[in-house]
Amino acid sequence: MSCTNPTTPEHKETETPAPPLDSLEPGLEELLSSKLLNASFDGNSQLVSQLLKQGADVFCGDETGRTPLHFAAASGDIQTMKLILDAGLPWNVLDQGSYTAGDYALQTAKSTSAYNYLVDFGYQTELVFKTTADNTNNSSRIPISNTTQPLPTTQISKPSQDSPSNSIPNEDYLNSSITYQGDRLIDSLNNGVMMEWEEPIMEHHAKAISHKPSPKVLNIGFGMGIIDSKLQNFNPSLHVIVEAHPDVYKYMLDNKWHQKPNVKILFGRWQDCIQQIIDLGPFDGIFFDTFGEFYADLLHFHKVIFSKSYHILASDGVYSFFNGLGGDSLLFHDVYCKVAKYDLTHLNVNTVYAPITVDLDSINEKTWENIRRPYWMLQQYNLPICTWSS
Ligand SMILES: C[S@@+](CC[C@H](N)C(=O)[O-])C[C@H]1O[C@@H](n2cnc3c(N)ncnc32)[C@H](O)[C@@H]1O
Repeated sequence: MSCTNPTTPEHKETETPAPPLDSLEPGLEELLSSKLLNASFDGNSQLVSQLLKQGADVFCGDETGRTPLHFAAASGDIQTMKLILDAGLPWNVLDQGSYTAGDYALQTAKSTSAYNYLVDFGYQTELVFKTTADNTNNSSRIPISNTTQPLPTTQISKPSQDSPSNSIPNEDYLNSSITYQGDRLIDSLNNGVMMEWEEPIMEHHAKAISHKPSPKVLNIGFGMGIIDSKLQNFNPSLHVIVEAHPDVYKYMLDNKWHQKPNVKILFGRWQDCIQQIIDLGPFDGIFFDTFGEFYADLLHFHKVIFSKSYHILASDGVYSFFNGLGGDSLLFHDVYCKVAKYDLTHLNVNTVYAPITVDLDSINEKTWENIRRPYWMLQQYNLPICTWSS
């Protein structure tokens, strides 16, 4: 079988179709690369193994940035994928259309097992990576909030928009101006801080944490106040809102949130309000949805609220967080859902992801008009429901 173009995943469009591989420049290295890409697309693990031994560069790619892993995933052959991954090509490599190998496994090979293999490989790799980072005292730089997605460890074809240098450090965001514009709250760089399409998701989150009558609830991050309005419908006996941005705080006061029943606003970063949170707790329900923070911050928050000595979440309490982890790539999202669950398990927390179907019409092109980049493109939202393990 000759290596023409594997079908591009259908849900995105590539601007230029990939040129055929035989247009590569002649020369030994190019020849080996071309053979490797072809053998990968054929799912010919024997030949792939041979070529790698002969010195074929596993980091090679075609003109559209498709690597041997993309081609192997398009073949659906797990053994071929394994050889390529073991040779050092990262699981999260993107082509120029920002497709992962997972996209090719699902859309071209239509192979769930090949896709799941990638998810498991990515998960194992991230755990090792995290352990190494923890041991060397580096905090994890996986972004968690709306503008961002997981950080690819290697980028072959184009620079990632998600590299830490392009992500928003929380402090910079908190010092910049934001604007309420109808159905959206945007920052000074036109990132969507919060958008109305999330309303149904927020409704589910509010319901999940308001699991008993007149609950005591804590919400971190007010944004457009969507979840807080939903929480008010459950007649909370105490409704604490932590918000750090001065413009959002002003908006809250302008809209008389401080006068709503049983609402208490803590103005400041949640990191600086921990003692007040402890004093007001324990809470029956807690929700977390900030902006410009990283997975390390989310994990920090989890360590605080699930600390037995702080007793912030009641023993029968329910915690949830906005699960935007890798929200524009199914593979990244699935891997980071597993990583988050793993970390929560180690804090003695049981996590279930409730699947919520996102109305794709609500996240069409128009939704993202004038927004720097879409931060959610998936049909299934995995709503975390976290409770203490017995
Ligand atoms: C995505 S919005 C929250 C949207 C909200 N869930 C809603 O339903 O409208 C994130 C909010 O978190 C706030 N925020 C960001 N960093 C914070 C921090 N460290 N502590 C408290 N609030 C923070 C932002 O200013 C913003 O208002």
